[in-house]
Amino acid sequence: MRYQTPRTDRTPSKTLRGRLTRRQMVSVAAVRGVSFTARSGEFIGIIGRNGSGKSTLLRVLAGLEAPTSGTVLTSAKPMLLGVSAALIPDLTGAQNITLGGLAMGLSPGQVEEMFEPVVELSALGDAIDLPMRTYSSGMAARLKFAISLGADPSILMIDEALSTGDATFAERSKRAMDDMLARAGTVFLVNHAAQTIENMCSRAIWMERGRIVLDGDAVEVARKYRWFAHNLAQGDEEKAASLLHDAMEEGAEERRLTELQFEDPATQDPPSQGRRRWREIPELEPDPFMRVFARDSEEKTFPSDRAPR
Ligand SMILES: Nc1ncnc2c1ncn2[C@@H]1O[C@H](COP(=O)(O)OP(=O)(O)OP(=O)(O)O)[C@@H](O)[C@H]1O
Repeated sequence: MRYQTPRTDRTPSKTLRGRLTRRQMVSVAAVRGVSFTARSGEFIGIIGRNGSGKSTLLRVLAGLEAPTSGTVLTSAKPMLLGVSAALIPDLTGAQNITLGGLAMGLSPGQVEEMFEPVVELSALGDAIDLPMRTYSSGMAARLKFAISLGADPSILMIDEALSTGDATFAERSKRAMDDMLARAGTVFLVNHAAQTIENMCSRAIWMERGRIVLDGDAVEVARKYRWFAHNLAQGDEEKAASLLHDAMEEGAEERRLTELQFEDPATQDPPSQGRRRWREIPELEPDPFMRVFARDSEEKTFPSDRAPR
């Protein structure tokens, strides 16, 4: 994903006019070379430093921005938690639930059905009948989160919203998302706190400068990212750079191994000895296992069959 953005030149110029007119368009590669498959039931955390491309990736996945190149294929319309655009500060929380539901494309009947569960999940109590402009950022985030889940999306994307909720809300939201995952949904969560990713997600993607560094088990990836971020925060840039380098190499190797499983034979390099061995497997008949099971069940005699009657 590339953005074209104006940039001013700060090199000294004699006149103000000269400084103002010395603007040029630059291209920012926000996300590049990113490729992965998300499966149903996965809770995927996206971590990385500021500006590493996390939010851009979510926006592209959600279809809010068209990628400059590449394709996003989804089995359902992803819902990016951020119905805020549709919510109105002067309306009460309750009125905004209706508005948000309709903005997400639900019918009036569906909005009515989701109303009580959303009020309950938001846990706003009496504040649900107060104008939203009186809410703290955490309260507003809770309402937005509850409205998004109320629409029962099969792909939900959350950009930081959970970090503003308190501990009780974190617990409730975790339960609500677990329910969603149990119904074969997929959740993406962008969060700076590697610990949150570690606690909540099953898989984590670590991004740096628009690229994927590591993609794998949430605990493993989040811990590696934390160690990298810790060294960076301590000012040990050399160590952080070498950790990043190691992680990138590990990630590249993982991707190479995954590609070996899926790659198109027509576009492959000549096979090495090891890989050729896999190619030499003859074409199997359809459903060979079914035949084995069928034979088994024909021949099988159970002890009770042999027992005298
Ligand atoms: N609309 C835009 N126009 C130009 N550049 C942009 C735009 N949006 C994002 N960028 C750039 O793309 C890069 C990735 O930004 P993005 O917001 O995706 O990062 P992020 O990882 O979500 O950051 P943060 O953790 O700070 O939220 C940054 O260099 C940013 O400056």
